[in-house]
Amino acid sequence: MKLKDQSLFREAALVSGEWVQANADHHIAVDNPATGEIIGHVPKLGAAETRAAIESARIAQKDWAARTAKERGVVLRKWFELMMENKEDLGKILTLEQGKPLAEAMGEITYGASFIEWFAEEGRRINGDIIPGHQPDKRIMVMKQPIGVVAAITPWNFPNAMITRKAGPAFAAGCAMVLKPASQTPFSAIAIAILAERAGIPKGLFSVITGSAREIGGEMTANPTVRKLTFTGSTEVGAELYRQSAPTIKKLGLELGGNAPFIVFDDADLDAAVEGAIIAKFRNNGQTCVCANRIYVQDGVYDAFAEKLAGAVGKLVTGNGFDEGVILGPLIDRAALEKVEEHVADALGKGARTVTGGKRLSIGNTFYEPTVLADVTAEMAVAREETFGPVAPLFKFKDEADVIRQANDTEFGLASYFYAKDMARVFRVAEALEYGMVGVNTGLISTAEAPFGGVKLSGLGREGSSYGIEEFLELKYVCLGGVA
Ligand SMILES: NC(=O)C1=CN([C@@H]2O[C@H](COP(=O)(O)OP(=O)(O)OC[C@H]3O[C@@H](n4cnc5c(N)ncnc54)[C@H](OP(=O)(O)O)[C@@H]3O)[C@@H](O)[C@H]2O)C=CC1
Ligand SMILES: O=C(O)[C@H](O)CS(=O)(=O)O
Repeated sequence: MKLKDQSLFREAALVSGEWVQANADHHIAVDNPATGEIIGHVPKLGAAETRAAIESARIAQKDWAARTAKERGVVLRKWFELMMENKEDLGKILTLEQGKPLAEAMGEITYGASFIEWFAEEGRRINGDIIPGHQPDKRIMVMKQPIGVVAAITPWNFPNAMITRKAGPAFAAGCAMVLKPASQTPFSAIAIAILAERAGIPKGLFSVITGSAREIGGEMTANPTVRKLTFTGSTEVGAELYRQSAPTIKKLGLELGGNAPFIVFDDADLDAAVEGAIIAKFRNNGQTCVCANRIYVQDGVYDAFAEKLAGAVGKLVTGNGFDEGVILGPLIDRAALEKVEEHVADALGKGARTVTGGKRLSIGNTFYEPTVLADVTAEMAVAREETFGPVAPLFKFKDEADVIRQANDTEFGLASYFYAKDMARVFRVAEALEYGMVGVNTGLISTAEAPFGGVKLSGLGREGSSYGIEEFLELKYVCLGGVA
């Protein structure tokens, strides 16, 4: 792959400020999901390297926290600028290892960099409180201090933005970070670590450890120096990390699975709803935790919406992310494709019908047609499990009470969406949906300015917005006596 700056593609991990190269007998191969070809190798590291990185982070964090918020902000701003200057190279690396079309990958770089831009400034707004004393000579102070060493574990579906959404607030707050990126997409993490060094992030403050998830995660969760673990990925792994972190009582940030409802009421603007459904369902080829996993359409507009949606879906071109005009790339691997096939077969076997798509594509081992299924019911797997692929299942509903019941009938609670015009209905439905996030007349809600996160099995805490930096701070109450 041709880059303007070839040094951004590095087959090495960053441990305690030193680059550890991959070697032939102890490495992990990384492939291009579109072609299956091996694009490079990263070192297969484990507990020992993680322990060393945590110790270096502990040391480096003291000086970093002693800098002013503005001094930290200047370094973060430089990091943001370097990401944007190298957007094309970072996008190419991302498409090569994750598969999303280059334009979408470059969009992720801009989205990811926006968290560094946002938190470069937020560090200067970490204010405390002075509270009137409870006795004449007492004064009560509340100060906020960085939590210290943070461990982060991130997924393959947004190999840039899921890292910066954690690193931005962590570094702005004065913390250090030891990161384990997904083994399928490590090169995006390595590239932004190279830029972090160039921006002036001090040695040892930021490590990127590639290798055995269980070993690295085991050290991160057991090591008492790690005071916060922030994880984005599946609910199953999130729950395991929660269990592993209990003995050392760490602060946790968990951004987990979803099962988003997308509701179209009969007073919706159908063309706008179709546009929103395309974004909410097919962004990243359906491989996002906030994707519309269930599409509920009111009886009166069901057939019209299904026809419009199928028409729009039929125009989506699937292929290699580097090819001109491609809108949907491959799924991340063969297992992901097989899960999509299982969900479609289960639905069809239980009475659903295919409106468009419904088959794997012969252009490679991980490509599936963008698909719309109709007559879908709650008994089907797509109603209860996250498909994580390009399948839009259409459910019918009678009225508001019916669809609220159906939409809330899941143990997940991350994102939800609905299209309606009546303002009273907008308030009633937004308040009734049991989710951390609600998109009203829009299918795209993710932005650095807003608090991203879920409830129930979708996780703990929020990322982004002014709320996002609180996750990396500890409150300290100081009681001043003798102030006579
Ligand atoms: N709420 C959100 O914002 C998001 C949620 N998700 C959810 O994650 C799932 C898909 O993403 P996926 O990456 O497959 O999720 P996984 O949970 O399998 O992996 C996420 C990360 O966790 C690591 N990991 C896996 N097992 C362990 C372990 N035992 N100890 C420590 N680390 C571990 C993985 O490492 P390795 O790669 O080496 O296996 C990877 O870095 C979906 O359910 C999706 O909804 C995904 C993205 C965002
Ligand atoms: O990993 C994900 O799915 C992201 O959290 C979704 S988003 O923030 O890029 O919308």
